[in-house]
Amino acid sequence: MTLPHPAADRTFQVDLRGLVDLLSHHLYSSPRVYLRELMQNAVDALTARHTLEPDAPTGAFGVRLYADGAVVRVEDDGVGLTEADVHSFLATIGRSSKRADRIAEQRGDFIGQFGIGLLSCFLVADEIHVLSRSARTPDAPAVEWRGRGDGSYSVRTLPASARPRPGTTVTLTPRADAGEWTRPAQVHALARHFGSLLRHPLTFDDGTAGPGAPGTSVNPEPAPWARTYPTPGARSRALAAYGEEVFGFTPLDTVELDLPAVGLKGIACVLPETVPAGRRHGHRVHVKGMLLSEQAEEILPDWAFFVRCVVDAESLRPTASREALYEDDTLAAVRDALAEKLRAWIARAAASDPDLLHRFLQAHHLAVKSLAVHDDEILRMLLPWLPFETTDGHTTLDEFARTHRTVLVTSSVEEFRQVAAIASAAGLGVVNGGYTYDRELVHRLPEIRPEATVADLDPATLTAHLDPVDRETELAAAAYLAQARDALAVFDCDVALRTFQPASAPALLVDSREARHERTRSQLAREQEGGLWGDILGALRQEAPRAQLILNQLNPLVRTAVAIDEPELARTSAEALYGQAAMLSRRPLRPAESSLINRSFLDLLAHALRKDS
Ligand SMILES: Nc1ncnc2c1ncn2[C@@H]1O[C@H](COP(=O)(O)OP(=O)(O)OP(=O)(O)O)[C@@H](O)[C@H]1O
Repeated sequence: MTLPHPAADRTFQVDLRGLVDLLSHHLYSSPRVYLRELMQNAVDALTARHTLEPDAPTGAFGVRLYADGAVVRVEDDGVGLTEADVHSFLATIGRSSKRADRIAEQRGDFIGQFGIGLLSCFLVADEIHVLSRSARTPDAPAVEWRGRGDGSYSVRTLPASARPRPGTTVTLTPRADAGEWTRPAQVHALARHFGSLLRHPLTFDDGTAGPGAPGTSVNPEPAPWARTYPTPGARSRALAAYGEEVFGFTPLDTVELDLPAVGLKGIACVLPETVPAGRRHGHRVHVKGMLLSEQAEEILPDWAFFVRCVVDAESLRPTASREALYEDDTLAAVRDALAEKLRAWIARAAASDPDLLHRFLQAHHLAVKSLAVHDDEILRMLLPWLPFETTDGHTTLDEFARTHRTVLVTSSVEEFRQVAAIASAAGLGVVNGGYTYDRELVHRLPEIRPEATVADLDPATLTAHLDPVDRETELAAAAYLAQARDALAVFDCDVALRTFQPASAPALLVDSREARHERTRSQLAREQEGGLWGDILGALRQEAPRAQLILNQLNPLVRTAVAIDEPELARTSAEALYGQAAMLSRRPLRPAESSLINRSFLDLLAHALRKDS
């Protein structure tokens, strides 16, 4: 009997071209990231070297970029690689020295960790050439590695003289189709873009100044928040100018951000103009100086869409694409802490800079209102200063509550339009609660101004301020009112006669939203007469609040109208008064109302012309 052969263990094969294709189409946003990855490896190598030689002065080790159109070279004075390191880290995809156990505790010191960044060089070149010398084993020879896009690589050692000092030089010979990303001017621009805040010396050389030339500094100055300034004013002007340079707008104010616990520094620029709701701007996030993302949204909560930030953090963790941040506890803590800073800025403006607060609210009151609804602290600080539409015009709640002991609030814009003139003539203070958040916010005023009373404005409150007419006038108008009721019965509208100010207003249509809603139901009930649904809706109809057309006895036109003895003309005038009052409310008219307005206008015109002829 023959035993089956045991299954042989095999090793996965990697199709490097397929992998690079995957990275370029799905991980990286543009081939330009190759330079960021190389700079980042160089920076990580410098970090490791400083750990190895803690006494070396800052700035002792640097990074030099070179691009002359034929090659792109990134040279660093970092920790370097031994031959074993080269096999282990450069030639093994997915393996990173920055994740090895012995330095696990230092993981946070490095930007890279996945062991794939180097592959991004294949986006612009077919071969990566690395020449390195380890600072850990100074006697080791220099080592040369050539990695090719087809997945093959070669390693050889060279005499120490090939690279007299520790460090690593990566050289790429760009493919013809990658010229856009590798020409000298572009490399210089990308170096500034990604590396302007790096803390190690970084230079660029395009080869024109000849061999050995020192190159131009890419980051000659520390980050603007890390510099010293003669006065606080000079500091804030410099930070604002930096914000303007980065974002292209003059910030309304610049908020300095500093969270020592996570090694984060930066600025938040307050946008000078309203941001359309729903539009979210990203923030610029640097990690250890290296620009990671220009569109990071995760570092601030949604409500903070009135600022754009530039931050540089020590301990945020980039994802493999580097263009986003890991949603971890540190990020959550950073988000909370930054939100706190913005709250503190708002509080300071509210307490001590009324002009700034005013300009801020002018641009962002909608954002602040949406924020105040869910945030008690913002509510407490800012509610008194927020602008509302009121019967005294556009004013702050604080101001309004000072002149009106009871603040009345409508539940719709139309209601406000209907009653504003009459309510203010009657001395009532009404706020338009029809806009998003407004009614809810006004109702919370007593939480911070306990002496203020807030109530919903219902039609009854207003009608209570309309004075009844005397019996005699009522009687004299009875016939007219009956005709008017009859004419307007189709709209479920009652008609009454009162006196109220202003005398110029002939009529008021009290027609709350609920009343209209009820009427739609009762109309439905009429249409569905007989069925169960009809019965239910019919029962509801019993309690349906009716609209009320209140004629103003003080108005000269109304006085003439109630004395009309021609029945047709009386009906038409009632319809015209209803139509005018409905139009004044600026609510959308129903088709029946539009045709009523049309008809009554033509009837009145015909009547006037007849009279004249
Ligand atoms: N300039 C350099 N100096 C020293 N070692 C380097 C350098 N560049 C690359 N290496 C070594 O090669 C390894 C792989 O680099 P690679 O950029 O692919 O990944 P990584 O930086 O570890 O992680 P990530 O994929 O997150 O960038 C690194 O972990 C490091 O050990």
